[in-house]
Amino acid sequence: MKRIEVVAAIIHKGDKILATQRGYGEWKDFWEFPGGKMEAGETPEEALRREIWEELETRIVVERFVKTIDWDYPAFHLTMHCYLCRVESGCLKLKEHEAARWLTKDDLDSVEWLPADRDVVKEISAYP
Ligand SMILES: Nc1nc2c([nH]c(=O)n2[C@@H]2O[C@H](COP(=O)(O)OP(=O)(O)OP(=O)(O)O)[C@@H](O)[C@H]2O)c(=O)[nH]1
Repeated sequence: MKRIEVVAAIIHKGDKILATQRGYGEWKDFWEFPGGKMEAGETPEEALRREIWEELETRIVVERFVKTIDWDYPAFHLTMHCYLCRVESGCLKLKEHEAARWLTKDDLDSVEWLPADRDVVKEISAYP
C-alpha cells in the first residue's frame, strides 16, 4: 500500500486550538490540523514551518512533539506526526482551506474531524 508521511500543527492560543476545514479533494469539508506531506531532507519542524507558511502565511514556533498517528485510509497508509505549536507572526490567511475555527476543549467535538485525527482530538480534550 502507498504510504505518506505528514506533519500536523496543533496550534494553540490561550485555551483554544486551531481547526481548519479542507477545501478540496476526497475529504473536502472535513476538519484537520493544518500541515501536509514532508519533503525529502526536511526535518518535521522544517516541514511544519513550510506548510504553515504555504497554507496560512503564518510563522509558527514548534513547541513540542505530541504524538504520531498511523491510519489506514482505503488508498494509502498515513503516518502523521503531530506537534504543539503557537503563532510567531502572521494572521492565518486561508490560502487553501475553506474555513478555520479556534475551538476550546469543550468545542472540539463540534466539527467533523478526519478519521485519522479523532484519537488525538480525544486526547487533547482530556488534557487538564
Ligand atoms: N494536514 C493534515 N492532513 C491530514 C490530517 N489528517 C489526515 O488524515 N490527513 C491526511 O493527510 C494527507 C495530508 O497531506 P496534504 O495536506 O499534503 O494532502 P493533499 O491531499 O492536500 O495533497 P497535495 O497537497 O499533494 O494535493 C491528506 O491525505 C489528508 O487527508 C490532518 O490533521 N492534517
